[in-house]
Parts: sequence; structure tokens; C-alpha cells
Amino acid sequence: MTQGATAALIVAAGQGVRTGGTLPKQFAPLAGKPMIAHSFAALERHPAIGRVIVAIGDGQDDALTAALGDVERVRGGATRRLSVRAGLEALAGTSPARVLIHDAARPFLGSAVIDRLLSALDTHDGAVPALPVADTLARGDGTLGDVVPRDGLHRIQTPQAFRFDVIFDAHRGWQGDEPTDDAQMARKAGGSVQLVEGDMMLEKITWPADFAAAEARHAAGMRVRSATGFDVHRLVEGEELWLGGVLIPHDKGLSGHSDADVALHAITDALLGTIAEGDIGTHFPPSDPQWRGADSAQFLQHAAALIAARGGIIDFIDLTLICEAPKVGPYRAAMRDRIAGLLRLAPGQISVKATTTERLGFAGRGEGIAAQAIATIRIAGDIT
Ligand SMILES: Nc1ccn([C@@H]2O[C@H](COP(=O)(O)OP(=O)(O)OP(=O)(O)O)[C@@H](O)[C@H]2O)c(=O)n1
Ligand SMILES: C[C@](O)(CO)[C@H](O)COP(=O)(O)O
Repeated sequence: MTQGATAALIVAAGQGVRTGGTLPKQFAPLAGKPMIAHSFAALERHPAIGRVIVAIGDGQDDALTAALGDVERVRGGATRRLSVRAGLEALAGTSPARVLIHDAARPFLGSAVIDRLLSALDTHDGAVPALPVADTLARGDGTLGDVVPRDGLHRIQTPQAFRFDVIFDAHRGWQGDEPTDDAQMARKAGGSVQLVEGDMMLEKITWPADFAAAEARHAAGMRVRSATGFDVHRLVEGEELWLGGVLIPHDKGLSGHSDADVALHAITDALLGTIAEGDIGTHFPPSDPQWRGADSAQFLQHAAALIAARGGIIDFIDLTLICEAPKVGPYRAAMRDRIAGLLRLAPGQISVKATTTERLGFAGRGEGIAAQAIATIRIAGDIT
């Protein structure tokens, strides 16, 4: 699939009247961040998607910026259809071959659904995620009316994927009643729309109780990952000693290409390990002069940002420093506070321990300091 040939449009211009609340639901907090941030991240990180645009309502600019920063946006309309139309008009200039149209109100979007939809576009004009109907369906107005046969019925979700020209023409030529989704517009215009397997994680948030249910689904879908990091630096005269982001008075300091903070390096490697993103040297090569003397805090924060971009949450860091001197105890609290501050965690999520090697080996002879760390994160099960 050619990168850039597929665009994504998130419709987020609704008012969320049925959920109530002080903010429209798409900007309300859910699983640790504004609801829209979940699906935006999923679409942005998918390798086939080259552009993501958000349709928002009047007065929603600040809320979007607070949620996602300076992302591409377009003014939506009074109905969902008009918001989609505005987004398609904005995308038309770059003529994407395909477009995914997604409700901001369906936050937990996995890459497998996107893959299924895009594959279906090889043979169809459109594709939608669908789930079977499990309950009896009936008409009724206070008292039970006729049962509606549920054979062959599906619950249709978003994202809905289309060949761009097909859905753009369907929107431009639309004349019927207000449609509830885009796939029925493509179909009415003569397009073929494939049903692909949907996902319970994609349930739409419509009513107040949906927030708690979504939180529970999200928590149940997270998997724990742990990884270790290890690093050693040489102790030399004439260098500052940085450990755990804290400057420690000592007769020697650690030497290295950066500030040689062996503790932050071990934690950075542990964090990178949780997402199988190589090691610190992969991201900050020692051969690159721009990292000479660099503050290792930025390495740590880079690793944390990569985890956050995948929707991961750092749960706990356990660090062990291995040295004869200096004594770590007096600086333990400062290191915990500093590491917690850099990672935006509570100090209780950081453990700093130290040990000697009974004067054995390089650490015992005071030639260097070693650090090992283990990081534990939670991340959605389908994140690779
Ligand atoms: N004029 C509109 C109306 C809806 N939407 C978007 O379409 C999606 C599905 O709509 P719905 O769940 O009905 O959201 P709201 O219209 O906000 O909800 P309500 O009807 O309760 O106000 C949401 O992401 C919503 O922001 C939109 O972009 N423009
Ligand atoms: C587009 C949609 O999410 C597909 O199921 C749904 O139709 C939106 O309906 P709403 O009335 O705008 O909530």
C-alpha cells in the first residue's frame, strides 16, 4: 500500500448531548487522555495512513488543541453527514486514493480492523466493520410491539473505508434523508460495500454509562510488558557525577559521550525494551556529535514519548545502582522525585536501590558504576 495514498478523517464536531457533561464527549477524559486522542493516535501510527484530519464544531478549536496540539482540522457541519462532507472537501485537494471515516466517539481502534478494511478495498468500493446482533430486536413504545427478525442483521461501526472518489461523489450527489452513516450513501450511489469483522472495543460512546463500560473494556484489553536495561560507565577524575538525573558531589564523575548518567540510561533501555524499540544507541548514536555532553533526561523522555504514542502507560520502574561509592542512600529521594518528574509519574512508581559488589570487580575497585533497571508498562494487546 502506498504511504500517503490513504487519508483518515475523524468526525468530532458533535455536541455529545446524550452523554451530557461539561465538555463534548470527544474531548472528555477517557483512559487517561481525551477520548479523541485514542483514535487519532491509532490512525496516525498506522503505516498505510499518510494524513489524518479532524472535523470539529464551532468553538471547539481550543479543546482540540488541548487534546492533540496543532493537528490538521476543518470546520464540521450541523449534522454528521455535513461534517464528513467538510472533511472530504478538505482532503480532495490532495486526491487520496482511499479514505477512512471514523467517529471520535469510538475511541479504541485497533490496527487489525484498519488492516481488514484496507484489504477489502482491493476488491470493493467500501468496507465497514460489522458485529452480529445478539439480542432479540422488537418495535415498541412502552409496550412490546412486533419482533424484528434479526437474521442477516449487523451492527455497523466505524471506521468506514472507501475509495475516495466513490464516497466523495456520493456525498456531493446526496439528496435523500439524513443518513446515519457513509456506507449507505456509497451503496445508494452504486458502490459495493464489504462487511468485515468489527471489534467490541469499537463500541460507540453515546450515553453517560458508556464511559465506565469503555474504561473497563480498555483496562481489560491492556497487557503487561516488562523489560530490563543495563549500563556501565567509567569513573574518572574531572567529570561531574550525574545519577538518576541528580548531580552528586563526588571526587570522580562518570565519563561517556553524553552526561553518562548510567541510571537514566539503564531506565531508558528498559523502557525501549518494553516496546521492542532497540536501545538507547539506536535512537541516540554515540557517533553523533549532537549528543556530546547531552542531558540524559531527553533520552528518557524520548522513550516515554514512544510508549505514550502507542497508547502505553508506564506502571513501575525499579532501578538498582551498583557501586562502592558514593553512598546512594542520601540521594535516593531526590533521584526518585527527578525520575518521576521526568516521566510524569508519582514517586511511588519509582524504586531506587543500590548495592555494592563487596569490593569485587570493576565496581568494587571504584573504576565504574553499573545500573540495571526493569520497567513495567501496560499497553493494548494488539500493539506490535
Ligand atoms: N454535526 C455533527 C454531529 C456528530 N459528529 C460526530 O459524529 C460522531 C458520531 O455522532 P454521535 O455519537 O451522535 O455524537 P454527537 O452528535 O456528539 O452526540 P449527540 O447526538 O448525543 O449530541 C461523533 O464523533 C460526533 O462528534 C460530527 O462530526 N458532526
Ligand atoms: C456512523 C455510525 O457510528 C455507524 O454506526 C452511527 O450511525 C452514528 O450514529 P449517530 O446517530 O450519529 O450516533
